[in-house]
Amino acid sequence: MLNLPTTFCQKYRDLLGEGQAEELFAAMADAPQKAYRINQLKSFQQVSYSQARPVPGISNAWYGQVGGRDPEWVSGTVYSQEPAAMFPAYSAAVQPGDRVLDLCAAPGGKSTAIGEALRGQGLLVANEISASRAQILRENIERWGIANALVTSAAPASLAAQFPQFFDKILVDAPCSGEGMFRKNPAAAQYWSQDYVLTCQRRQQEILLAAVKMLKPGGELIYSTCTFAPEENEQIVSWLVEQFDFQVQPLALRGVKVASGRPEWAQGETCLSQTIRFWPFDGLGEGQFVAKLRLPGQETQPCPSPKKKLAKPKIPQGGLTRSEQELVATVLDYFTLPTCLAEWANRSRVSHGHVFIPVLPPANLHVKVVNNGSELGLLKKNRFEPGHQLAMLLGQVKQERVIDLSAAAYLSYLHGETLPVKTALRGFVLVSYHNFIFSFGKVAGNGILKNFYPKGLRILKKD
Ligand SMILES: C[S@@+](CC[C@H](N)C(=O)[O-])C[C@H]1O[C@@H](n2cnc3c(N)ncnc32)[C@H](O)[C@@H]1O
Repeated sequence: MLNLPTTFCQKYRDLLGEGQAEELFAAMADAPQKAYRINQLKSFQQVSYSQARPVPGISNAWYGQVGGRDPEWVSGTVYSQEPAAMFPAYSAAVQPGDRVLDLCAAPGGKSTAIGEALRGQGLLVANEISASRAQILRENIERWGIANALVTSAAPASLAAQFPQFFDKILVDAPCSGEGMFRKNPAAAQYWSQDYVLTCQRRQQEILLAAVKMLKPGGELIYSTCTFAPEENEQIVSWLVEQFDFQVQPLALRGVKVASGRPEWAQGETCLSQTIRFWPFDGLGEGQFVAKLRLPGQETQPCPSPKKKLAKPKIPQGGLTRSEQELVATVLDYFTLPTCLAEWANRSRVSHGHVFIPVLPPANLHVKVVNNGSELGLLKKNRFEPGHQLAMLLGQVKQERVIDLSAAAYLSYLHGETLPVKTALRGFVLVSYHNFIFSFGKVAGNGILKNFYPKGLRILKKD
């Protein structure tokens, strides 16, 4: 049973009126809504979940529950996401070729949707200030098969120094007081206070000051929170409009029951009614606020393709030598390569043995980089060991060199065990369960499948 603080209840009685406030409290006591998205980068796969109830307004998303061990999840074919939380990335209307920043990105629900929409063209910078959460963000982006993301872990102000007026679109899915998530996480309600709401507001303004510096003239800012508090929603948008002349853009959501932002909860600007609010009593999902704002200035120019931008120097810095290329080819030549890996030999760089295809020139980056583009694997003495991101990228297309495991073998593999396998294949193979590719493995001469599922992702035996 959700135990809401008295001051919280009184605040929403004052704002919404007695009747609607009671509707809100009743809805907050209901079970949270669960949903999932299907990855269009891996769309040839058939998932096992029901597709009876689509999430309105979002293509490729359905209500339903996904398990953390399901091969659909482990292979990056589905992402479990609260339905209302799908709308900020959708509202960004990202096009292939855009340069997009997701400034507060972990665990990556919105970054995976943005990276998917880019279809390998343009750039996603996915940033997360917390180092540990940035690792989870990296894992999720990797699992989703996104080749053109730069994952960073920086404070927004440091990122702004690196990328002045750089992005066409910036999503700020701000840290907030989280009122809209109380029914998912009832314990959080106990820490609510009006002071905390105001602390969040100040932090949001700080983050947005940095975001504005990184937006190109004419660029778009998508601001979202999962709280009901006007101080963190309409009042923030009102401040952005006043400080920077932003124009609030209408959000056209077809077939979705959604409420408008409330001008009277800020300075009364009518444009605030073009922001949107998801209330749990409207039935779609949890609480969410979304605003889309355009910075004045020239329309954004289509960005130069990464290829043009990353003009190739005559002697590429950190490029692969002929013999290194040959070592990498001893693995890659056995697989069908998706478009994102085309011309890998010319585009790859090597740093401390790590072979990767950068999405931005590494030498120019002066922030903490967690992953730059696509990591292919590790050069060791006279051999190349393919990395997990490569397996996730190869999973975008049908592969022949795959070992499909039984249910028991799949679990053992997730635990990190080696397995005996009946196959004529030798050397590096992709490993799947129910045909969902989720790892590399290596078959030794004695028919033992060595485990290449990353240690950090393995499931402990007692779980
Ligand atoms: C609402 S969550 C982001 C959820 C994410 N967009 C998603 O869809 O998976 C907000 C994130 O902001 C981060 N954060 C906290 N304080 C911050 C700050 N001062 N500057 C930037 N990010 C911050 C948190 O660590 C958290 O990961």
